[in-house]
Amino acid sequence: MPPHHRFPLLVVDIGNTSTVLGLAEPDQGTGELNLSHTWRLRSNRELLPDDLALQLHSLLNLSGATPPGSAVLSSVAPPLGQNYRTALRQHFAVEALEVSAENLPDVSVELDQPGAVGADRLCNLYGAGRYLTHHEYAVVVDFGTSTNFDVIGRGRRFLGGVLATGAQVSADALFSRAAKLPRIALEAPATAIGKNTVHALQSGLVYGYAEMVDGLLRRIRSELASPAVTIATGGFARTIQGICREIDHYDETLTLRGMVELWVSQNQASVGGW
Ligand SMILES: Nc1ncnc2c1ncn2[C@@H]1O[C@H](COP(=O)(O)OP(=O)(O)O)[C@@H](O)[C@H]1O
Ligand SMILES: CC(C)(COP(=O)(O)O)[C@@H](O)C(=O)NCCC(=O)O
Ligand SMILES: [K+]
Repeated sequence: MPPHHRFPLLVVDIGNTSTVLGLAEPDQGTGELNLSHTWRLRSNRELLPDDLALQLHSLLNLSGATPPGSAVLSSVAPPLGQNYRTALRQHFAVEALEVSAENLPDVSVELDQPGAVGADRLCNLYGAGRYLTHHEYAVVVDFGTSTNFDVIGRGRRFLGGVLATGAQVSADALFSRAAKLPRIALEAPATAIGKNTVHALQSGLVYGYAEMVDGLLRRIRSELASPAVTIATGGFARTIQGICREIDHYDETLTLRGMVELWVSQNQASVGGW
């Protein structure tokens, strides 16, 4: 297949709350693959392959984008991964690369059960690559339904991490158990000492959450042999990253760019050809 038929590259990160999609194309000058479009959809596990194909078709049309020539799929919300795979095959004639530990020979997953690691965490491993120039270790904090801490070692080593209850899930759990508490927006109040119910709740949920994140990052850092760089990503990261003291960078598209890097790493043989 002539190289140009493989672009654009579609990357699809299917989480438990959102499905984030990106389209990447080679830069005219450098040949580097850059994201030209990104979209965020609700992950709806009821959707069938034809539904997903329609959604994707509409998104591409709305944005005036070229249909994909290749694709990478990462899913932690079955059966959406399988259904996207079928949609891409049947409607776009694309055979997607599925992210899993066994599909990535260049990654060393240093866990008790390497196959059990979430695909999104492997994408973050690739996304962390560019932060590892001056550090041996990186910690990606991915604020999704769950808040994942992915500890990455230079040389594509997945060293382990932490899975913490997500901020929205914590908030929902509290509201469902406490009859008099109002539902609130997860925003930082002006001060930690709240003068009303809403601000007091926001303080607990947002500042409390930030302290949990900072505390875990300090613990993780203390267990590593040399300093680690830390990067925040995921839906809730925008709100919380500025409040956390232990977070060095905020990178909204780290997971998607990781998926692009992953695709490149699995297609090394043809690098330079596109
Ligand atoms: N665009 C957004 N801006 C701010 N918060 C968001 C946004 N999208 C999702 N969130 C919040 O982020 C969390 C879920 O993140 P998301 O990346 O959608 O999860 P997942 O990776 O599990 O699909 C929830 O707390 C949600 O309220
Ligand atoms: C921890 C997760 C639920 C996070 O999913 P998300 O919050 O992004 O929807 C997902 O990465 C997962 O199902 N992981 C499998 C267990 C593991 O990584 O150890
Ligand atoms: K995610």
